[in-house]
Amino acid sequence: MNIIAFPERDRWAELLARPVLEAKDIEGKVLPILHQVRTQGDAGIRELARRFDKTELTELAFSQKDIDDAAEKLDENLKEAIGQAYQNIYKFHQAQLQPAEKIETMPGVTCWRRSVGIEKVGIYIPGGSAPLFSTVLMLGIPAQIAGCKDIILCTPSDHPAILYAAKLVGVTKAFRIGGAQAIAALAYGTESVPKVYKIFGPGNQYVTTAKMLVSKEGVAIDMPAGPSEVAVYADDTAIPSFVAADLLSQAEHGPDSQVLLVSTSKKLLSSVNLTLSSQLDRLPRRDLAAQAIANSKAILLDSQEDAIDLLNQYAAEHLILSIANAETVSEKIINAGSIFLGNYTPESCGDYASGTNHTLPTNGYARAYSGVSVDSFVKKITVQHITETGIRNIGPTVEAMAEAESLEAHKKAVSIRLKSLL
Ligand SMILES: NC(=O)c1ccc[n+]([C@@H]2O[C@H](COP(=O)([O-])OP(=O)(O)OC[C@H]3O[C@@H](n4cnc5c(N)ncnc54)[C@H](O)[C@@H]3O)[C@@H](O)[C@H]2O)c1
Ligand SMILES: N[C@H](CO)Cc1c[nH]c[nH+]1
Ligand SMILES: [Zn+2]
Repeated sequence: MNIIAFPERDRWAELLARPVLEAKDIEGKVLPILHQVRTQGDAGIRELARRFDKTELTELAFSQKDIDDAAEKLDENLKEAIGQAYQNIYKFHQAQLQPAEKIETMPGVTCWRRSVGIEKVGIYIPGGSAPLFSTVLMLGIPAQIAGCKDIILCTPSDHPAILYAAKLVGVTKAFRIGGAQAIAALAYGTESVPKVYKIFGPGNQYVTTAKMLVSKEGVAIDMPAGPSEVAVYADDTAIPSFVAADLLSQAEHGPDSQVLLVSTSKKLLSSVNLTLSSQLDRLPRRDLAAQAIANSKAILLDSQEDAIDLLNQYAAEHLILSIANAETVSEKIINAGSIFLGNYTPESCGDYASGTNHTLPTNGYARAYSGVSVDSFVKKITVQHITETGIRNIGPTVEAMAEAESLEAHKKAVSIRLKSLL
């Protein structure tokens, strides 16, 4: 990795820019795909699958038999691992459910919020360069806990682990559709694919751009979750071979992934660089990881304060703190999707099985967005009940405010009740 030593603060923004593979007119490429699905439905999807996935789709939907037979195609060890991941993710997400608490704001005036699962949700499972069946758990489990009625899955992959996980999380219908055309199908609906109210899931630039575009047309989306990224902040207590392994774990997602290494120790950066090249050479996805590494940077800084400022400016999807006092330092991080503390907490554990969600905001969106959680799959409906005592208590306040806003009918809706109680 290219080591950049002590960059001036005014260079940070340029240094931290994410790589963009096909920035040139990505919207111009995605818009016709959305239009084709909207106007041609299933036939449009079939033509796009031929063009972009080199696949002839007779049936768009996986059959119940495809789903039921998936278990037989997986070895026991993998099914056990998926079962363990399911339990951990379920446990962590179930704890996010908050019971509705009734709050009496003044005597006789009670307000509360009720969580209701979004009825129809779409989950996109990436499958272009790797069948990410772990994403089925990350999206399906919170949807299941939230009580979503229809969970519609789209993926370009027919890997049995995707279908096996789909059954575990209670997916209602699964379709072999990938890319922007899958997002369009979920947003507009087709003869086969039901239209949903909210679309979830990570994906490549076509998928992420499609989500952003359909979100302007009345369908909600979780967040922009694009190419995976990790930042590692390491000091001399870190183990260079572990740090290199963590950087490569996200680099292997694809050439548009970015990994960033930050340290105040030149010795650490050089040691990581040494072990990185030898680990890289042994990876099956060497070419993909090598391209991501070429886009990535190792930054040498003067102080911990600079490191924290730079990491907060970068707002990494994943941030690994391989430093002394990692938990204390983590409290100063205000922008990150998910934080991993210490030498024995690789990001891979969060990607698969520790319990946290791996669908996280990339590209700096961690400044304003959180990762997926049960909350993402529910709406909160507020409810209130005012008694006769309550209206006597709150009525004059509302009358005064309505009158000051010149909204006589608002005032009257209260006055009429107050008079009835005289
Ligand atoms: N942020 C997160 O939480 C998170 C989680 C998991 C994965 N990811 C990211 O998801 C991404 C997965 O990408 P992927 O490509 O492997 O799978 P993908 O399923 O997102 O995309 C594959 C689809 O892209 C479409 N496509 C390919 N080339 C095209 C072209 N030239 N024009 C239009 N459409 C085209 C095809 O229809 C194909 O089915 C990776 O970048 C990975 O880093 C992110
Ligand atoms: N690192 C990805 C999230 O950015 C998630 C993932 C799935 N499989 C492996 N990794
Ligand atoms: Zn990953």
